[in-house]
Amino acid sequence: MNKQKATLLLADGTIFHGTLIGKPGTNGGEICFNTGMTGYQEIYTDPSYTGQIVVSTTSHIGNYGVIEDEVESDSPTIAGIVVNSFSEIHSRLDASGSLQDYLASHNITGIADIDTRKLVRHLRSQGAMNAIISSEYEGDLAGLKAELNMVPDMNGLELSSKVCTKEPYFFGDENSQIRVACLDFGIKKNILRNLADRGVYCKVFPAKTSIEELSAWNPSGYFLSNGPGDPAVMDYAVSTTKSILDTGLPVFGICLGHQVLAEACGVSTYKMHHGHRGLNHPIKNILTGKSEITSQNHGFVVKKEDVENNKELVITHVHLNDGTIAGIKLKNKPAFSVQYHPESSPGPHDSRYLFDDFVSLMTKN
Ligand SMILES: NC(=O)CC[C@H](N)C(=O)O
Repeated sequence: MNKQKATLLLADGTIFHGTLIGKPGTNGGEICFNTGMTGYQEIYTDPSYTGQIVVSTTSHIGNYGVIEDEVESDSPTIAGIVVNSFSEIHSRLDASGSLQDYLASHNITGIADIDTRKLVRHLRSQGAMNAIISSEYEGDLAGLKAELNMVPDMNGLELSSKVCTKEPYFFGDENSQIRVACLDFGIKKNILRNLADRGVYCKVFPAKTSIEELSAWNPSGYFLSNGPGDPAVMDYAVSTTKSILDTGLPVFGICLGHQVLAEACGVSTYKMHHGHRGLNHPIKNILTGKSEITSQNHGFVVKKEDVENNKELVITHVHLNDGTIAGIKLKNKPAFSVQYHPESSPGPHDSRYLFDDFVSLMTKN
């Protein structure tokens, strides 16, 4: 492994010096942190992190290598990674390779030997901001700053149409009676696995597919996927979702899909101070009174007052750390959504019942 130096520069001028990992180069994005202790490969391949530099608070990264199939998309689209201790060697019987080779072959630049505890405390107090990782600007701070200034702001950024599938594709058993049209805003594979495991045949459509094309497939229900970017600028998705709701068929939304469903009902979204990213976020299901430990990854959230004042919507789940809205459903339509990740991968399986709920809405229909 190379021992080249690398620099991490934050938009507020804070600098960290470390060691290059992955591919040599320069790359910027919004810096965010995930507190999960495991699952780095699933996190790095989650398309919702497109345009973001992911800091892991767990200190050992790379130690169990990578496995070809344990991915949430075909290729990582993250803007970089920041870790404390990067393992050059991996021990796991069925690993198909090292994380170093995986990152390098997918053009991901990262930085290791960073005091991630200090960095995360800084981000937690200062909030989300852009940053840049580089192995090329050693001693040229002005040059690096100029590169950082070119990184777009996550606020107002539309990314789903860039990461979604270009052509529709199928997932699951084609003989199944339950057919779900999935609107791909940056869908994680484990959502499709969870649907297929419950006997659902999925057709995954590009983010900008029209309602005519979606409904022509004659689905039993619609799924609105997770994905990167700012939901407030996804007018096309909000308008398609309004038409989807008009069909009266069951609808399930996860994360970005939840935000889009809320917007289709007139609720606005806003950017959080530093977001929720980790595997142990506590959620309360208001309808059952039970709590769930959940996997989360979001930087935007729906506005609480808008949901409370909305006559069409019921709050179904709340985040127990900060009281933000974590789930909603429509009063008069079989449509619901959650801000977190019932498919997890990585993370606990407490919320998998939501997929069962979606399937029973469709079988009832
Ligand atoms: N995982 C997601 O779907 C993320 C949704 C959205 N991009 C956010 O950050 O809030």
